[in-house]
Amino acid sequence: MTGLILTLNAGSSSIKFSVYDGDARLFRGQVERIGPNGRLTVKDDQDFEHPVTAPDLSDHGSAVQAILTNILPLLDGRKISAVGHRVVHGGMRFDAPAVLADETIAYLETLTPFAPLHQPHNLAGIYAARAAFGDVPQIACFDTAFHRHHPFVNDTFAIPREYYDQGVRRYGFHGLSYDYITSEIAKQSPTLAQGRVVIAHLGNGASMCAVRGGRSIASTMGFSALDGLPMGTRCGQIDAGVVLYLMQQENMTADQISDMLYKNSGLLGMSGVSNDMRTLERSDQIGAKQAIDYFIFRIQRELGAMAAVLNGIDALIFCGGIGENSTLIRERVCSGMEWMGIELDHTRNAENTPRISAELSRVTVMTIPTNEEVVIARAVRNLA
Ligand SMILES: Nc1ncnc2c1ncn2[C@@H]1O[C@H](COP(=O)(O)OP(=O)(O)O)[C@@H](O)[C@H]1O
Ligand SMILES: CC(=O)OP(=O)(O)O
Ligand SMILES: [Mg+2]
Repeated sequence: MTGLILTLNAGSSSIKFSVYDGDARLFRGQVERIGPNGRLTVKDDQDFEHPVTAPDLSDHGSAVQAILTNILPLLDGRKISAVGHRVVHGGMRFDAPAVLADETIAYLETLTPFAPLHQPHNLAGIYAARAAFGDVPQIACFDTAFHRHHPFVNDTFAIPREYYDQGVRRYGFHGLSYDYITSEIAKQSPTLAQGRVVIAHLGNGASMCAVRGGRSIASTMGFSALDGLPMGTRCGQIDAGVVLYLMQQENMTADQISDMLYKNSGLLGMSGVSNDMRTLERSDQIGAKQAIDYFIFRIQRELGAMAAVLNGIDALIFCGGIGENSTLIRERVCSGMEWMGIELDHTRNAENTPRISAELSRVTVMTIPTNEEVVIARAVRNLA
C-alpha cells in the first residue's frame, strides 16, 4: 500500500486515532471526555504535541470532524489510502475484520440496539470517513470477534433456546484490546502466552477476559457492553429482576431504563460525583469511596471466577486508562489475593513498570498499555 492508513477507535467517552505509514506511526491522538469539556490532542511520533483548533467536540460526529480538520494539513499532501475502524459489535457474523461494503454497513446498523453507546459512534466514524475520503477501502475491526469461539456454556443464557438462535448470546467486548495484549504477551514471554491469563481492561468501559493459549475462553461482558464490572456510567452485572421492578412498579419506559443503566449508573450513579476515576480518587465524598469499593469488589470477584474457568491462573494483566495509570486500583485489586498466588511489588507498581509482581509471586502481574490502533492498522494492511 502506498498511501497512509488512518485508524479511528471510538469508545464511549473518547475517540483515539493514529496515522500509519506502513508499520511506522506518524501521528496519534485523541478526543477525551467528548461533550462540553472535550479535549483534542495530536502528537507526532516524537511525542511532540501539535497545536490544535477544535471549536466543537460536543459529540462523536463533531469530534471526528475536528480530528480530520487538524491532521490532514499535517500530512504534507500525502493521501490517506485506507481507513480502519474499531466497531464494537460484529454480531454472530464476524469473527475477523471485514472490508466495509454497503451491505456490511447495513448489517452493522442492525446491531445498534445491541450496543447503543458505541455502535452509532462507530458508524458515524465510517460515514465521516466515507464523506472525507470517498472510495478508499474501509475496514471494520470488531470488539466481539476475539470472543466468537467461546464454549457454548460461556456463550449462552439459560432462557428458551429460540433466543440463542436469534443471537441473544454472550458476545464479550474489548476484543481489539485483548488481541493486542495477547500479542504483546507472546512477544514478551512465549511461556506465558501458552498459559492461563486474566486480562483486566479497566477504562471508561471495563471488562475482564480469561485467555488460554492466546484464545478467549470467557468475558465478563455478555450480550451487551453493560454486563460484568461496573463502569464509568454503566451498571455492570445486574439482576434481571431489577429491570422488571423498574418497569412494573416504577413505570419506567424502556428508554428511561436504558438511559439509566448506560448513562447514569456505574461509578457516576453510585458516587453522585463523577464517572472519572481520577476525580473519584481525589474526592473525600462517601459516595466516591463506596463506588471505588464496589469497583474493586467486583473485579476481585470476577478474578476468582475467571481463575476457576481457567482451572488456575499464571498471569494477571492490567490495561485501559485505569488499569495502566492507577497505582491505587491495582494495589487494591491485588490486596487480599495472595491466596491465589498474587503478590505485588509495591515499588514497581508505583512506577507502572511492565512487571509489577514480586520476584517470588507465583502469578505474574503486569501493566501493559493497550493499543487497539495497532490491531486495526494490522488488519488494514492485511485486507486493504
Ligand atoms: N492516572 C490515572 N489514575 C486513575 N484513573 C485514570 C488515570 N488516567 C486515566 N484514568 C481513568 O481512565 C478512564 C478512561 O479510560 P480509557 O481507557 O481512556 O477510556 P475509554 O473507555 O473511553 O477508551 C477514566 O476513568 C480515567 O479517569
Ligand atoms: C465495549 C466498551 O465498553 O468500550 P469502551 O471501553 O471504549 O467504552
Ligand atoms: Mg476504550
